[in-house]
Amino acid sequence: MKRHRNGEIWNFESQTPAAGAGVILGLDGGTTSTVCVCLPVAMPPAGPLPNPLPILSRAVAGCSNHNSVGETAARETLQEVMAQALSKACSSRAAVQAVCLAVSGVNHPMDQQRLLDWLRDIFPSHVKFYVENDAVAALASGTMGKLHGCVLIAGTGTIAYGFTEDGREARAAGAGPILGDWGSGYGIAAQALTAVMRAHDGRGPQTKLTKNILDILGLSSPDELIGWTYADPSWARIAALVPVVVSSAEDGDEVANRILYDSVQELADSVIAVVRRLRLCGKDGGDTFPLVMVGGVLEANKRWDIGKEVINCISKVYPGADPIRPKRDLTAAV
Ligand SMILES: Nc1ncnc2c1ncn2[C@@H]1O[C@H](COP(=O)(O)OP(=O)(O)OP(=O)(O)O)[C@@H](O)[C@H]1O
Repeated sequence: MKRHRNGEIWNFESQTPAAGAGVILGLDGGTTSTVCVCLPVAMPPAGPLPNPLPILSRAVAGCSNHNSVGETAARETLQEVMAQALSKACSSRAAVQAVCLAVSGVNHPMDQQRLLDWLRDIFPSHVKFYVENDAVAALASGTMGKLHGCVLIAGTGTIAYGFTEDGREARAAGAGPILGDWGSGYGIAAQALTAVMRAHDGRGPQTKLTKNILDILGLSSPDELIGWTYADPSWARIAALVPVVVSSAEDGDEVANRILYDSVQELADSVIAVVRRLRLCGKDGGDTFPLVMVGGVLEANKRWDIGKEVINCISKVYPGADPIRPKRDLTAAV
């Protein structure tokens, strides 16, 4: 059955765009994975986004953070995932009207400009492009498109990003592990590995982290961790150890608990810094604002819920924080 909707012709039974119908590509690129969805151009012209979104197709690829894998590999991933999404939607590059790229690793106007230039090279000239840090898309996913409030991402990396109603923006953290992102998955895992080495040398207290981390990596001595880390120091590989830190803490290990509590404070401090700089809580600090919480590190576990602890910390300073945990991926249903 074909119907006219906002001037577009659609085959609603197959969800396939009719020949010549325009599409939009939306990408959410992280260090672990990159998701691309293909949407019809015929979206409501204003107001909140429809939920669920009328998605035509969804494709998943690996890391697209140029800081982790280099610019060439990151672009190959972006290109591959866009091609897959278009092919699944039975569409083509010629039908693309706009591309919204929200990727981690876009930290500077230069990063943005390089990606915009690249997109202009591979798409026709009429296509509209939006390139943002993935935090901007994460905020929008919790507020159904409205850029207002603060988002905290804690995955492999971490960043806090906020917008006021009148468009001012601020960020905190997100500078990478060497520059102090201790609340990130990488930061937590690196502290745990450090604690294991300190215990092994006699520089720090014994910890259950030693056995638990060695077991999960199939190693027999902390000395072998040296070769393991040098073999491939990629951030996501190190950060993947966070669940071991959580289970060790849940098992009563003091060292693991200390690492998690310190990380909670780090994450809360990032949000507090953004909210303070933007005065999101108004002059008297009492106004409410959306606080979108995204990322694997903020997932609830049996007894340890890093996200909940972070909210508790922030609420003590800003009781107006209104936590929103969007479904991990608004587009997962397709
Ligand atoms: N249940 C859990 N509790 C705590 N941490 C977890 C849990 N499950 C996964 N993680 C951690 O979450 C991180 C991955 O999260 P996510 O997939 O949101 O990040 P990413 O997209 O790779 O990173 P980024 O957003 O920084 O680019 C890993 O560090 C992983 O160890």
